[in-house]
Amino acid sequence: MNHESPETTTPDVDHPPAPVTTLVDLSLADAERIMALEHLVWFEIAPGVSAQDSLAELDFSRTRGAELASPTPRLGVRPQAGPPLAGMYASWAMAVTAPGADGGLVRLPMNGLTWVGVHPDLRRRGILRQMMVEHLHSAHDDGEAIAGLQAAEPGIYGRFGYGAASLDVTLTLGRGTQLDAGADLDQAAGEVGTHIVPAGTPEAMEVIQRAHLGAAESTLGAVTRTDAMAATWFRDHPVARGGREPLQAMFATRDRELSGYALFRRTPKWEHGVPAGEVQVRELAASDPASLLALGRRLVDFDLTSSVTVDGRSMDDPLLWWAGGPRSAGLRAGDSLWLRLVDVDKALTARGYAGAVDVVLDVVDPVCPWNERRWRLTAGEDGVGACLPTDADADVHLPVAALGAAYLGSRPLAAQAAAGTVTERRPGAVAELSRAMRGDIEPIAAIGF
Ligand SMILES: CC(=O)SCCNC(=O)CCNC(=O)[C@H](O)C(C)(C)COP(=O)(O)OP(=O)(O)OC[C@H]1O[C@@H](n2cnc3c(N)ncnc32)[C@H](O)[C@@H]1OP(=O)(O)O
Repeated sequence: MNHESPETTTPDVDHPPAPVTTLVDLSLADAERIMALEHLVWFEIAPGVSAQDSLAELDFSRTRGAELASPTPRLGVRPQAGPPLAGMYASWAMAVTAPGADGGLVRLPMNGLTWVGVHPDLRRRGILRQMMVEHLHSAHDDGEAIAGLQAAEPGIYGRFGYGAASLDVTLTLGRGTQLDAGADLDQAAGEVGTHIVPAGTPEAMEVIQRAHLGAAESTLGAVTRTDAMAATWFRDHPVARGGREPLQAMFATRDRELSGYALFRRTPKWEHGVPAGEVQVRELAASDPASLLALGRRLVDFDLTSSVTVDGRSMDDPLLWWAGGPRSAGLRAGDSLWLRLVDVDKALTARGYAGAVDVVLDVVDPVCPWNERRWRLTAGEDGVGACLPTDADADVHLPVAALGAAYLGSRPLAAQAAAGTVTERRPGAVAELSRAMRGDIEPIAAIGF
C-alpha cells in the first residue's frame, strides 16, 4: 500500500512544505540506509554490534521505509545503495494479557509498533503522521484489532489514538531487603528451586521464552514476544555490554516444572574497599506468587552487591509491598504500554468485563474513521461482551484513546471523565462503563520492545 502526502506549493519559511514521500517495503538489502537513518535518529551506536545483528530482530514482512519522491543532491554525502531513508517504522505480531470474562484473563494479539524514526533534516513535516496513518490502516486491513507501543516521548502518540494503559514501575532494593510475604507464601517459596545460567545460549533462550509465555497467562498487562523475536532478543555483545557481566537468566522450578524467570546483569563496584556491586533486573515474571518470591529473595541476596534495580513492575506488584511499599522500594514510575483500539468493536468484544454493562459510546477517531460512530457495548453478569454499531443516542462521548487507556483495566473512565477527556450524556453511564472495564489489579508493565 502506498500513501502519498499532498504536495504543497506555497513557500512559507515558518512552515516548510511537506516533503512528498512514498512508503516502501524494506528488506535486508536496505541495511546500509536503515543503519544510516537509525544512527542519525537515535545517536546511540552500540559498540561491537554489526548492522546484521542489529537488524536481525526486525520482521521484514512488517518493516516500512519513507523515501523522498525527489531527493535533492546533498553536499558531502557519499553515494549509497539507494535513496536515503526519510523515515521508517516496523512492527511485530505480539500479544497482550487483558481482562477476560468471569474474572479471568484473556491473551489477545497485539500489533507492536517499534523502530519509528524520521530523519532529523525532515522532522515536523508530517512524515510520522504519514507512517502512522499507513500503519493503522494496514493493521485494520490485516484484521489486527489492537495496536500497542512504548513511546520514546510521552507527547507523541495520543494524537494518533493511543492511550497510556499501564505504568512502568521501577524498584530499587538494598541488598538483604526483607520480603515479608506471610507464612503460607514463605513455605510455598521454600519449595521453589532456582538456578542461574547464561542467558545468551539457544538452550537458555528457549527456556526463557517458555517461562515468559507461561507467566503471561496469569499476569494482567503482560506483553509477549513471538518465538522468532525470542531467538535474537538476548544475544549478548561483549563490547556493547561494557563493564557489566553477560546477561544471566535465573529460572524458578517447582516439582521440576518451570514456574518463572529473571533476566539480570551485575556490575562490579567497590567503594573504599567495600563491595558495592549493582544488580540490574531487566525482566522478572512468574506463574505464581511463591515463585516470584523465591526469585525476588535470590535477587536481593547476591554476594558482593549492595543494590538491586528491578524494572517493569506495577503498582500492585507483590515485590513492592513485600519490600514495605514505595518508600522502602525507592519507587519510580513512568508510562509503559500505550494501547490503540484499531477496531473498536472487535477490541471491545475480545476482552471481558467486570459485570453487566449496556452503554452507547460515541467514539471520536479522525485517524481511523471506521471507528468514528456510535457503538453499543453490552455485557451480562458473566462479563462476556459484545460491541455493535447503533444509531441510538449516545450515553458517553469519548476519544478512542480513552478506551485504549482503560483497556487493561487501569486508568478508569470515571477518572478520565473527571479529567475532562470523557463526557457523560446519560447520568450514571460513565460509572457503569468505568466499573465494567476496571480490572481487579493494576496491569504489569510491558517488556521493553
Ligand atoms: C514506538 C516507537 O518506536 S517510539 C520512537 C519514536 N522515535 C523517536 O523518538 C526518535 C527521534 N524522533 C523522531 O524520529 C521524530 O522526531 C518523530 C518520529 C518523533 C516525529 O516525526 P515527525 O515526522 O517529525 O512527526 P510529524 O511531523 O509527522 O508530526 C506529527 C505530529 O506529532 C507531533 N510530534 C512529533 N514529534 C513530537 C514529539 N517528540 N513530542 C510531541 N509531539 C510531537 C507533531 O507536532 C505533529 O503534531 P500535529 O500533527 O498535531 O500538528
